[in-house]
Amino acid sequence: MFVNTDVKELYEQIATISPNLKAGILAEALPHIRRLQGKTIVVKYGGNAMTDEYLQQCFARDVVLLKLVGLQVIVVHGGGPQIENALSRMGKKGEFVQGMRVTDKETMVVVEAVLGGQVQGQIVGLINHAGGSAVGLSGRDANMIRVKKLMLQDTHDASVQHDIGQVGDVTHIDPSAVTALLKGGFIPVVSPIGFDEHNHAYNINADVVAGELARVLNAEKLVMLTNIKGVLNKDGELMSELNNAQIDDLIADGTLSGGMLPKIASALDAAKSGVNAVHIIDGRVPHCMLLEMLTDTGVGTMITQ
Ligand SMILES: Nc1ncnc2c1ncn2[C@@H]1O[C@H](COP(=O)(O)OP(=O)(O)O)[C@@H](O)[C@H]1O
Ligand SMILES: CC(=O)N[C@@H](CCC(=O)OP(=O)(O)O)C(=O)O
Repeated sequence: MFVNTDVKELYEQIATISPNLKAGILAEALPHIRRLQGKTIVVKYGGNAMTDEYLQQCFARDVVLLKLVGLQVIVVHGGGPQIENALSRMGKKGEFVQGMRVTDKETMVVVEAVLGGQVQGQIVGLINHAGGSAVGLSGRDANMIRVKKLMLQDTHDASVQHDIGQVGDVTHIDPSAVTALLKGGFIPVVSPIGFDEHNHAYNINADVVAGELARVLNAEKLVMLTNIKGVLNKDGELMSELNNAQIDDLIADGTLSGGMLPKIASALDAAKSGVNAVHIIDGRVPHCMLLEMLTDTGVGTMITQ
């Protein structure tokens, strides 16, 4: 499998493939396109997967291609490392509990500016430059994502709860803005920001928003792009498939930690609520989404209930 350092090599190799072989590879996509045409696909684009400029362009081209062959693509983006950079310029360092950022008032201002401004704008621009028609929105738009303040239950002692500030626990998603955009032929790009009954903004983990959106939209697929091959076991080996019981074991023995915790929990919730296929894939692989959706090659980890 190629990672970003091998992009040049990848294209050198493509240039040497015979035209017949290229046509054969394209033809392999037909049954996948037929199966997925018209279906709703939620793509979680993790902040760690968007740090390389060339890979960003591959991502944007994949999104546009999938849209053009008839898939209803929605992008939910993260931006953890980008928020971290902005905080460090202010002399602040992020703190996380169970993969969730502790978000004080000052941090929330940064989160809203980085996610809803910088990162969303960049992704919308990339997709549109690649020939798509993307529209950015956050949970505030059309009252899409309602939250209450999240209180995190301690992993060892259920009676202890952690207050991690302005982090939202999703209570309701109204997908009508997203579905209206899809009907109009647009590609919605969603920032993970919600608001509560007092109109206060909250930071939400992007994996959680992607999972919830996939659930309410009855999506066919949820694909999460990250910066690792997939879920790894204790020996560092890729687990190509994972179910509920295995996930419980991996959490209990500490194999899953940090950002993988909300990712797995959201992936499992989505699988349990009827999303047919939930995949965690390596966003460092050029055109990983085409590989996952339009070829016979299985990549990353598939989560089943
Ligand atoms: N068992 C595991 N398998 C794979 N990754 C893991 C595991 N446990 C923890 N992680 C960490 O989770 C990270 C992915 O989550 P995160 O940093 O939040 O990425 P993203 O920005 O894509 O949401 C990986 O880079 C890895 O460091
Ligand atoms: C509450 C919480 O943790 N929010 C995340 C939102 C961004 C995110 O999820 O970004 P990635 O997908 O790149 O990790 C944060 O502040 O980092």
